[in-house]
Amino acid sequence: MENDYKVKVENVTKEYELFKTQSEKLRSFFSITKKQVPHFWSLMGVSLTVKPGETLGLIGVNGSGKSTISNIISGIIPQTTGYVDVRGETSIVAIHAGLRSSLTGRENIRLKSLMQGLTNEEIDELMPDIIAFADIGDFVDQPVKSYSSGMRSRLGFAIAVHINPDILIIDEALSVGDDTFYQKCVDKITEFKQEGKTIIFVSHSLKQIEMLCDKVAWINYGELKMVGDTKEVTQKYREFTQWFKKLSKKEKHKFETERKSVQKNFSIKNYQKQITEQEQNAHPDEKDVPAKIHKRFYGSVISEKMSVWNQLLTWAVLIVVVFFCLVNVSGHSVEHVINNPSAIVHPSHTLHLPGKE
Ligand SMILES: Nc1ncnc2c1ncn2[C@@H]1O[C@H](COP(=O)(O)OP(=O)(O)OP(=O)(O)O)[C@@H](O)[C@H]1O
Repeated sequence: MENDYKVKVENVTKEYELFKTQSEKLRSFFSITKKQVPHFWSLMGVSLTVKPGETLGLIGVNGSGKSTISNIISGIIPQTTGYVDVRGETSIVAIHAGLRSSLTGRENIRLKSLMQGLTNEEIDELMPDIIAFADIGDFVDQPVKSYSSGMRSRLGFAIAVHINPDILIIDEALSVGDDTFYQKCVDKITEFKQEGKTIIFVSHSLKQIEMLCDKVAWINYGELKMVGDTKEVTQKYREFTQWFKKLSKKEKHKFETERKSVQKNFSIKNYQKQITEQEQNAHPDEKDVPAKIHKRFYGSVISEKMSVWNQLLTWAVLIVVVFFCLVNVSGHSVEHVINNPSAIVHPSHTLHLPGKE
């Protein structure tokens, strides 16, 4: 059934603006003119479906967009355009995500569990199991910033599996643990699979992917290259990496430069046109599947491209605030300043400076 899914990602794109400094970012925020900021498309229209109880593997070379898509599905970052439907609670285990460095392991357990909707009583009950699974000894009461990457991964994994999510997303988190912990994680993932949970598993280890995944998606430089049977996709991916390894340094450089240029020059307008054409040419049976591009603007706009209207509104609010500040300093009434604008620079009171009497 087309509607029987846990995760649906349709035509998803993600654009990053590559600001060099914080001030450049701030200037762009207030700029009304559309000054060209260097940008990069991490995802150029990816569509995926994960069915209930399925384990989907995500593979691809470094920087191809696997973490970007995992973070979008788990709600850590928003997509730039596209449709994402996630049916259930997600929990992500990633090496560099999800734990607060300044908090201790124990505090992180409480915080993440509360964020996932557990009550304090439920957390108290789960705490010993999570600590036992993480097996990080006295470090559980130390700030996470003092942890090794393996310890972070242990704690992250222990929290994620114990809060019982509907959808578990594991982004490369098994690669930094030792063998004992790795086996413990594999056992837990297998248990999750048997319980019919949905899993998204990101890894560079094709052995792990082949062992755990029912289906694999190969993300290639921001695009979905192939999705389907685990053996088939991993085989094609192996052939690609072997082919790539055989290239000379010059050929590799040329290949990567061309790929980067595609990701830099991707145009959402052209993509939309392409999708519309595909929709129009689709077989009548497939036409009920919407392939729209939904443009969204988000609360945290500082890192996202603002619409001109948003920017005009920001400027309007700023002007009103400055006006009221000046009126306040001038000591006149608002009505008086509106009727006599020049009064704003002529305070109603005299300043008495020391020594000037
Ligand atoms: N916050 C960001 N700002 C700018 N570019 C970013 C940001 N996050 C990711 N990128 C870029 O997006 C691209 C995809 O990154 P992503 O981490 O999703 O790749 P990946 O496939 O998970 O890579 P890896 O296998 O190395 O973990 C990369 O080129 C990366 O540099």
